Amino acid sequence: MEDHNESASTGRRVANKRKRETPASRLAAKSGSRTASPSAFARRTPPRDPDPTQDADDGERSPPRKLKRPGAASRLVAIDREAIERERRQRDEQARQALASQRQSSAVEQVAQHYNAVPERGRAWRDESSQIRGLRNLNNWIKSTLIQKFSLPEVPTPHLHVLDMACGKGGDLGKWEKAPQVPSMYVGCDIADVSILQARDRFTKSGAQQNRSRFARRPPMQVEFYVHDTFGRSIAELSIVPRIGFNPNTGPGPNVINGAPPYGGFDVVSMMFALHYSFETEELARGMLRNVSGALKKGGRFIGVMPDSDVISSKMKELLALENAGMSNVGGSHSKDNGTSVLSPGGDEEDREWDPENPSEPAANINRADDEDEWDPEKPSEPFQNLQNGGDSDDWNPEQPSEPGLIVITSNGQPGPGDAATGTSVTEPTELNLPPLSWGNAIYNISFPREQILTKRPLPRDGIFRPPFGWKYHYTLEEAVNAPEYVVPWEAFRALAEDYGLELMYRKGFRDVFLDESEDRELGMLAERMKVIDRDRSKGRNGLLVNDAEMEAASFYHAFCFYKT
Ligand SMILES: C[S@@+](CC[C@H](N)C(=O)[O-])C[C@H]1O[C@@H](n2cnc3c(N)ncnc32)[C@H](O)[C@@H]1O
Repeated sequence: MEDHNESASTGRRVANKRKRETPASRLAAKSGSRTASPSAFARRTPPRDPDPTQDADDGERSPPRKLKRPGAASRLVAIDREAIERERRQRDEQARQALASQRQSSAVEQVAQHYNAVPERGRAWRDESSQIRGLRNLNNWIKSTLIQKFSLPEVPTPHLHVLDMACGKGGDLGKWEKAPQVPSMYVGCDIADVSILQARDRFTKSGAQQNRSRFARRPPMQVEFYVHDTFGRSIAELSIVPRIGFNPNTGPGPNVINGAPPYGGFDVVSMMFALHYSFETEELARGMLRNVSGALKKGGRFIGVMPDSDVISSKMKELLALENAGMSNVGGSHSKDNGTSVLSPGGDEEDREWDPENPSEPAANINRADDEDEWDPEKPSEPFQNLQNGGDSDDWNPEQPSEPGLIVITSNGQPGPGDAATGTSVTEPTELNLPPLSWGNAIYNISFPREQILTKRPLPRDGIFRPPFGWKYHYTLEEAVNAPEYVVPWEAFRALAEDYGLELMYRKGFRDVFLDESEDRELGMLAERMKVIDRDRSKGRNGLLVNDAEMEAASFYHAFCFYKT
């Protein structure tokens, strides 16, 4: 931005110079008059570029140059200089863009590498040896529930087309084979190439395919897999997509149709446990939505599960408030032995016995009222500028450590009110020195760096993530995930999705999905088959086979369904 302004003013300087150079001004320059234009003219002359071979000190020691009356030669020098400056700015801009895309692609690669490295251990291991099998079963049942509830089109179609935009190792293939209408075409994409190979392998060997006799009366499901970055690149690049139908012009903008593909299109787009990777930047989030919306038929459904920003906001507010009240979580710890421990400021462990009979337990009543997100999806900001400048009013100003609630330390490292009396600036924000803000239990952990490295923003005390992109945290889940993720501020996401013709039909936290949907006869029986609930409901807590630590980890997520208008 600064460069740009500088550029504009440099241009103006040269133009003014030409216009004002009159005989009178030349005369005045000769006479050395202070009021006439020449001295003003001299002031307008751009400062000389420092000699790169001299350091600043040398420059200061040199005697000041005598200003000469500018002639044609110096005008040419000024023009040359402007051209050089323009080139320099172009080079800087190219370097900035290269750095930005490098950073973006390295983050994408990091995610791909992580998932590539997660071993495919097979069903037997998952059923018998996994430490989080209750959670795995619950997650799988919730994904099946979305497929069962939302994949059947309102207008019957002989050929159901499904696009999975982050299919991983193909864990949902079996769920689609049991959908109310088996897709005639399932297209699975993922950025992780090893995962795609494993998915292909899984499908080839799958019981679903081998035992097709079980589904003998059902038409076979055709499956295609692609290694593809479905946030950073258009899915129109995949050979199958234009054949099924795609609208590349969906989304906001003056000349843009907010519509479905001109022909065909997908009936369902699925994105399970993956959308949060797209909220690294606005560009990626919009790229993801362009793909979702461009692929969907009118009336098509966009289903998925992802971390719930309301859970993150309320936990962050709670922890920062406690910290502010003097209960620093420096030295906090959480036990790996106790399945229900929560890392809290001061290292206190809260026991969270979740009672399926009592959904009004505090953590179940997630505050969903943080709708004050002022980010406007109508005004797409320039990629990266938005992030790097941190929006406008949200910018953390290192010159103002007196922001309400910010802890300060004195120069001797002791907590104190600052040194206004002496007028010396000895205060520093200690927030940056604190360990990451984290919570979790024996099986999962969420950890927010104090200062968001990329965006230079402090963690929001009001729990509102604004602007909504680039809020990075580290997520670990025993046996499964250990990777950076990004907050998806719900209201901003919903507003952005609307811009792409996607209207919300369903949104529920995982606890509530379980409580509400397991009441349904079919889905309740499915929960039994998928070992979420024991057939014998008198066992344990109403037969629930998900322990407290697992239920707490699951509550970090919510499920959604949008339909394409
Ligand atoms: C937690 S896994 C979920 C996999 C699968 N949907 C499931 O539910 O088992 C997240 C997946 O998102 C994929 N992913 C992340 N960023 C992606 C991108 N830009 N394009 C495509 N896939 C991506 C990862 O490679 C990974 O397989």
